[in-house]
Amino acid sequence: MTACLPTTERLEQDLRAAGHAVTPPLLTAAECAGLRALFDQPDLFRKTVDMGRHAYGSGLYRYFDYPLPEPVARLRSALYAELAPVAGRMAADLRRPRAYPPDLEGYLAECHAAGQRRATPLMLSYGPGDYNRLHQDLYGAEHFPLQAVIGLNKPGGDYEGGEFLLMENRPRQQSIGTAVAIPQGAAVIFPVAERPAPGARGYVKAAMRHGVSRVRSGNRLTLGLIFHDATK
Ligand SMILES: O=C(O)CCC(=O)C(=O)O
Ligand SMILES: [Fe+2]
Repeated sequence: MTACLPTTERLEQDLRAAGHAVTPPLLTAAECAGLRALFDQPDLFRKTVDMGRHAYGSGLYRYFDYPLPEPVARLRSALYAELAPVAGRMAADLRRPRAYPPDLEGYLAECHAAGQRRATPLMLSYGPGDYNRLHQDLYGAEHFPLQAVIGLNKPGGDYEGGEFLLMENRPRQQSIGTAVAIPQGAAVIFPVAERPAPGARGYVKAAMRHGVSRVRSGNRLTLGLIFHDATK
């Protein structure tokens, strides 16, 4: 893994200013190919969802089962450690102070105590015409406020379209949309459900949803890293 996480300060600045941050590539093209190959190993997954059958969109996604494959576990732990202090400051800005444990193990112990024990990291696969409707990844009462999606293909090379979408709703305002072509091997970091958006008098609570625009051609695979575990 090309270990070049951006500094926490840079990540936090981007999250605060734009509502999301894009990291430098965390994986080489060869590491992305290795991860893409996991999608075809059914034994690694606890559940496969056909998005079309649930009106979630079009395409397939699969939740990993514990124990997670080594690179997935490593990325999830490394990103969690980077994001935990940022999540704590976001919670304070939303006037719901909370200290998140400094490492993922400690946070998962809190999820387990809340009855959330199932793995949530997932892989998503989109072909021509596929898309993912705007949604939030909440899997129980307990949720870590930030999540990550890593692009495993090259936008504009392996596929066209398929932008990562973020929709933000501030109180009494029309929605703001952002589209991101995720560079191969890079992660987009974004709020799971809400964020403190700068307002005239301090912060306001903005509701956030994310999805993926239609893939016009080619194939797009992503690795989704959600830090809380799920009830089911
Ligand atoms: O494929 C994407 O870019 C979005 C994936 C997603 O919704 C998620 O990981 O939660
Ligand atoms: Fe999602």
